[in-house]
Amino acid sequence: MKFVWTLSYVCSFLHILGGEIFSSVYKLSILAKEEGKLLEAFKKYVTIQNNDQKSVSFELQRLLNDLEPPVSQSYQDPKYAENPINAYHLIGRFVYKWPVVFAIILCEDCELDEAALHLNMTYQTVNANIDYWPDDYDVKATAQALLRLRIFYYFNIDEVINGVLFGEHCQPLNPSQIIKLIRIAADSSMLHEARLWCEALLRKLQFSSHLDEYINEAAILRLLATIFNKAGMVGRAADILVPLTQSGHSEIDQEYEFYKNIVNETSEPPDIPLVTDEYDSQYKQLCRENRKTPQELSELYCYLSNTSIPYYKGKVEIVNLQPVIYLFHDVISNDEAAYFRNEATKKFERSVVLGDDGKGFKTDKVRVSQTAWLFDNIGIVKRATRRVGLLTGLVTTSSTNSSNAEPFQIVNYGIGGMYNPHFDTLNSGLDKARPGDERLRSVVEANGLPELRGTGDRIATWLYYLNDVEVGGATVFPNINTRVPVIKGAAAFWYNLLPRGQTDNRTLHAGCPVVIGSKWVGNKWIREAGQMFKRPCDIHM
Ligand SMILES: O=C(O)CCC(=O)C(=O)O
Ligand SMILES: [Fe+2]
Repeated sequence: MKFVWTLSYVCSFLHILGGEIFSSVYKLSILAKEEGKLLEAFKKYVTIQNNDQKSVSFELQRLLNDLEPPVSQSYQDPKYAENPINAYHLIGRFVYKWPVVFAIILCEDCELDEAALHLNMTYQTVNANIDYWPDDYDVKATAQALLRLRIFYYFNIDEVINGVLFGEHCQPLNPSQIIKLIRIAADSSMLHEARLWCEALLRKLQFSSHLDEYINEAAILRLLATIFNKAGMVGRAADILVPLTQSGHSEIDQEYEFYKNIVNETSEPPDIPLVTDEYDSQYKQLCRENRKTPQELSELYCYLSNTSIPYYKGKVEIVNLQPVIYLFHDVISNDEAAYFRNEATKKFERSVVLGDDGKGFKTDKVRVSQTAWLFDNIGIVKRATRRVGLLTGLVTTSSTNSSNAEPFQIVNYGIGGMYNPHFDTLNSGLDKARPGDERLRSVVEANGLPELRGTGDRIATWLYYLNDVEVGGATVFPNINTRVPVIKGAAAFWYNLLPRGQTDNRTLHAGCPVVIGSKWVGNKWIREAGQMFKRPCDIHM
């Protein structure tokens, strides 16, 4: 037991240091790969025990039977962790299954034979390779991400339970995982979602032989009743229990009487409200589909743009007219994108947003991803920066004294990872109590980028798409009904500031939740300083 205690202690300590798995699909893929090593070592242990005619406990054998099929699948499929349902399984195994295996085999008072020592060594290696062992926090965050994905994309819960998400196969969810999801939904004020999952589980149980002491129809109906009770629908909670009281479930009588006694029909809401106000509906709709009319679409166009190098042209697609949102195609090669992604993984940190008081930064559920800054001191990065300058006509040079653009900010999104609607400008007026200068200073100081001092606000954004995403993850502009799809090798570009220097409110934008895939982007924020010839100030505009 000491082992398990130590493990969870280490996990919670790392948490304070900011460790977490769910906020990067890349990190999850590492976890999936490393899990294969654990399985091999575990199998080897069991084989040696059997060969030596030592007994293997029933519990260990059961754990091996449970772990072998999914881990073999996960290990062989490099895209396994890119599906959020698989990710929920994967994290669950690391939190609930592997610690039990280790606790049994590596228990403190046990004598460790060679096979156990080998397993221990593998555990140490894996632990070092994954940086951080997932914990309950990751399970909860992953469950919340799944719930959020349903709120955004309305996937079919029955299909997901049976292992199909948007037509893609994944591991089916078992009743205890669904119950966990329901409890987390109910505790996270997502009562409508809790109810839907509960009802889906009831449907599932009708066709399943899975009945145990804890997960059966009566238990789920009781859970459903608590959800209605929580939503203030006590009468409905009592009604749900009626069939149980009539079929001899006397243990439910007390609960039933409790609900019955507090029923107040007049003040009961008619139904559980949807989780609507948390996300702007235009944002959600755009995440699902392009919403421009055929007429609006017919006004959009493409062209080859000139640059200061005569033979170098940009392939430009205009995805919105006013303000212009550009999509440049084929502006980063596969090798360059791979280099960016790989370099970034060496310096990942959980993405942050500006703090409420305008000072400093904080992590927040509105931005679920990992971030790294790449500087122009690397040739390949410098060339990409120069290309941004060529294609946009803006000055993107950087030096140790003063830079016209920020270094690349590389982002890998997590499970259901997204970035809620925001402005990229620092003086965005979102925080009226504090002058924007405070924000500018925060960015400079928190990122250790003194060369950006005095270079003004983020006049424009260049957003590289560093790989394709299977489902979800579009960049959307809710105020101008615009959706930019993720296309590997392309980059979105727009001006954040009006010529008079204020934030253009039309540029409010968001990274939609990623459903399936690992989304990587590279931001290049271009500063006001030095752009007077390409984008002169105009106090009237
Ligand atoms: O990921 C996206 O599509 C948008 C990212 C973004 O807006 C940002 O990082 O500021
Ligand atoms: Fe942004």
